[in-house]
Amino acid sequence: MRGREPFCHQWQKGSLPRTQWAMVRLGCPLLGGLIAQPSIGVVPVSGKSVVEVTSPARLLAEFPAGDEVATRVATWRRSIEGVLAGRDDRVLVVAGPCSVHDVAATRHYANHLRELAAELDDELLIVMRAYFEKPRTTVGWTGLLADPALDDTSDIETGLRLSRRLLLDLVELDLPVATEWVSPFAADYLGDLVSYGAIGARTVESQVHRQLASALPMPIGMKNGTSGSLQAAVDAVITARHPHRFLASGPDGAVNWVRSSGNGAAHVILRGGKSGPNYGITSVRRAAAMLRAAGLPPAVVIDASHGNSGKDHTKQPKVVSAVGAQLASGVDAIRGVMMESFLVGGRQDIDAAAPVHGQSITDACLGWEDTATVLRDLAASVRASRRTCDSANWLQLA
Ligand SMILES: O=C[C@H](O)[C@H](O)COP(=O)(O)O
Ligand SMILES: C=C(OP(=O)(O)O)C(=O)O
Repeated sequence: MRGREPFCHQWQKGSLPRTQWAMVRLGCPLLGGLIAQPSIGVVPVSGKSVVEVTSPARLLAEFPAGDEVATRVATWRRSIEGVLAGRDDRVLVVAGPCSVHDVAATRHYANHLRELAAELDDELLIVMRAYFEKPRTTVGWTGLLADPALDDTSDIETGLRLSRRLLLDLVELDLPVATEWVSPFAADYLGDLVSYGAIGARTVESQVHRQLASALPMPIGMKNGTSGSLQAAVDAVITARHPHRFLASGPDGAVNWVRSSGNGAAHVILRGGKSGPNYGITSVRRAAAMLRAAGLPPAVVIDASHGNSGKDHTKQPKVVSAVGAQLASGVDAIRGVMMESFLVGGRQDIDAAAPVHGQSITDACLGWEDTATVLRDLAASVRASRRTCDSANWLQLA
């Protein structure tokens, strides 16, 4: 990564407080052991620098959401809830780049998606994936919000403004937006413009994220864990649907004691994992049975990327087509699909010498043409599922 300082460096005498230096030198088994990591050099036990950030209230005043925007977002949230609950027989589609790193390319993609969303509106409720924060397995670029210049300069003031401005543009373009909530503070800056949220596979067991979801005003999908554990997602849905009391920041940035009402539209997202994919009929039936046993609606969204495609973007069409086949055969538990898709298929490195416009710098994405084909085929499966449902009703009446 350009301009990145080495994460670990060898401490020199004089660069540590005197007591810590003495412990390193003497090999103190407790603190010295924590400080000294022979294979990667010596790192401090802890430490931080603090920079005050603009408050959510100030950012919202700078980029206000007018009544028209607020009404659109509220309507989309209700529509998504309707699809998840089965009141609307369309299928939810969350599609877009793995991460937003280039605002112009993201707008370009959004224009294409908007047209396709209008074309397939009878069958699919298409929501654009606009992820400003990236959870990492270990370390790596953490997204536009935290590091908009992609070079570890971490200009969060710019990141916040670019993220909010882009969200407003997408809503004004008439596209509902989905995002993953990674930092529990980000929702205060952006939440009013987001129609669908996800809690990722790496944070789904976190109490903080489950409580956050219980207070968020949009439907929240809980991913199964990276190991493939479905129980983690089911537990997260139970937790998020429940009211909680917890510490959280408020619009002015102060810490508040919050009482949440519970998120009645929390649901499970099957994303596969180390134990393999989980988009097939057996996995979907198993998930539906687990949800029923827990007293929850047997409804799931399937992520075609991540563990369900082994992060190989060329496998996403196969996953969506398998979902389409299940829908056409009358499987009722699948209410939505997620795809990682951008203008150009595949991925590139964050510091590519000749960056490709519209290609992901995080996970590989399906290119635009393939995305459009996959979604038109999915819409055809939704039409087929309606015919299956009609014939079943006739048979019952006969
Ligand atoms: O969707 C994105 C990635 O899968 C997620 O951020 C984890 O990425 P990493 O394993 O490369 O850190
Ligand atoms: C990180 C993501 O997914 P998961 O949590 O399933 O790995 C993502 O969708 O960007």
